[in-house]
Amino acid sequence: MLLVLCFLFVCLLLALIKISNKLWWSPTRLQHLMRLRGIKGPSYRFIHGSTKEILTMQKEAMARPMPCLSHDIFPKLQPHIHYWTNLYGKNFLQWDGPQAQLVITEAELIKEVLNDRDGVYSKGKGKAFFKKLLGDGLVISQGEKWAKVRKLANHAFHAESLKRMIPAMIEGVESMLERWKHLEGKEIEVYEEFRFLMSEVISRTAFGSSYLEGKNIFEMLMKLALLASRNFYEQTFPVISTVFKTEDQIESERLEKRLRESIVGLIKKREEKVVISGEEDNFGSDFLGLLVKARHDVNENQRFSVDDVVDECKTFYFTGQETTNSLLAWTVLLLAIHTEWQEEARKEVNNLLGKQNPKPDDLIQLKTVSLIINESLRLYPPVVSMSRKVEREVRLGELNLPANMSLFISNLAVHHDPQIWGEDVHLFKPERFSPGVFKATKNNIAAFVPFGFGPRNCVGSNFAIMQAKIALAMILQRYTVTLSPAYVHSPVQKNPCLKILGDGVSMSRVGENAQTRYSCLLVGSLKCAIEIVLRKRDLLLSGGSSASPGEFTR
Ligand code: HEM
Repeated sequence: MLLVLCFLFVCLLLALIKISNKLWWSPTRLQHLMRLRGIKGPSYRFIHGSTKEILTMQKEAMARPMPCLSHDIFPKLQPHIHYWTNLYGKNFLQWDGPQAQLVITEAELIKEVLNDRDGVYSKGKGKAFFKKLLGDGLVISQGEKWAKVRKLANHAFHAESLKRMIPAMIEGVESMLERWKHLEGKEIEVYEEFRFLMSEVISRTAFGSSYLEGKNIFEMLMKLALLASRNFYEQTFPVISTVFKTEDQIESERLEKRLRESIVGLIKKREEKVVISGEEDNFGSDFLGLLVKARHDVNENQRFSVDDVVDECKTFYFTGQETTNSLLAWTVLLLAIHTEWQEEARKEVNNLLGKQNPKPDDLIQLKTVSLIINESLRLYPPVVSMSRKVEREVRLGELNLPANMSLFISNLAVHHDPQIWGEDVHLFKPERFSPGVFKATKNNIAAFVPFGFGPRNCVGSNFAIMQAKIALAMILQRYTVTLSPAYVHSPVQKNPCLKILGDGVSMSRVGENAQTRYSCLLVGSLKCAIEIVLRKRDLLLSGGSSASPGEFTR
């Protein structure tokens, strides 16, 4: 009996030592070491690290009204980074619970990290909720699995494949504009309109199915995204969280299961079609077709499992939609504010296209529209941060980093850095991207990284830009965009997609996927042009974030 008691006592003691080491000794030792190496930051707090301070600062920043229509959104969206970089320098150490996290806002170091090809900086494991959202898909996967999926994605988004997607993109915009005709004089939510548009376009281009078929999948993904966003800073303890599940955990597991069933249904349909038609190997030329084909690859190493296909479907639905509608929504808002640029863009579109829809070769000639899109991506990047994990001890610039440290890259900070862009950094000036004027990225390519950089850059960037150009051109041909007097400018980083990309999503963690939200009002028709008035709404940024329509008030 005594022996058993002694044994239990020793076990308890060992467990206590392990826990205090993880939650106290290790973080404080590391903090001391990093300070000796010149990396400062907020002091570690037991269990919570910096998360409480971050949440408090975010809450306060949200409650503070923004100067009227100001594009200075960095202090609003990442107030802790804004504050701590001023206090501790461009790179500093913060704590994600007991996990040390180096925040990097220096373009030179960002380039070095994102350009890694030796596996020193990995995507890390990703938070449990994000795993549910994206599985082990392209955004999160590593090593051979990533290489296999990336090869397929590169093929799917190759220039020639993209050209084939243009009719579906145009069709999507046409049906949106058709809907707008009936909304004349009524208020519409622009963000919702673009979300609907992207759902439809991705369904058609990547999955060949109609929006209605994919609607269920989108809705479930959005609900999961919201749960991920809500729980982003929650600390979980593996054993405890498998026994005691929160309501959000239970709900996210249920959603994950239903999502899988829906996507497996789509896969089965394709496979059955091939059996019925007898056309061996012809699973379709869209992204889903390529994935299902990869499920039957003769080379075992290249073969996809059902779960691989499910994860990639979720990844592309999610990463493609939230980000591109965020880009479209912010760009339309910027055009509504800066009407001189709206006129310039319209002139270019009308000169080039007249009343015709854009053709593949037209898109490259939309130079003013390109400048506007770039400036929109700089000021309101749909993904505001990215994350990595240090796999082994490494020297980054002048800094020596230990293994297992996580890295938080704020591209938002770089895009709003006056040392890079000049004192007019917060002004909307698309001309800064004109060839000859554009100096920022000549000094450092990582000064402008809305789509990331290096081997893990955005595989869908050309898709997004193409879709944005088509939608903007077709809107400008028909409508004048003006800002509603009721509009309230309040960008919010709410969407976990951004944490996912941004953090591992991008949706690496595009965290709360910062999405833009506002509504717009179609008021009256001016011959062929209808005035669109953007009405009051909170404008959500995605840096990975999104909000529910319930958050909008009139
Ligand atoms: C304006 C639109 C978009 C923006 C701003 C954006 C941004 C980003 C960023 C910053 C990354 C890098 C994340 C990191 O390094 O951790 C990324 C990766 C990724 N994006 Fe996008 N994205 C956009 C559109 C799209 C679209 C349309 C798709 C697909 C249909 C897509 C699919 C992906 C995927 C799969 C990755 C992960 C690539 C990898 O790790 O190999 N994105 N995106």
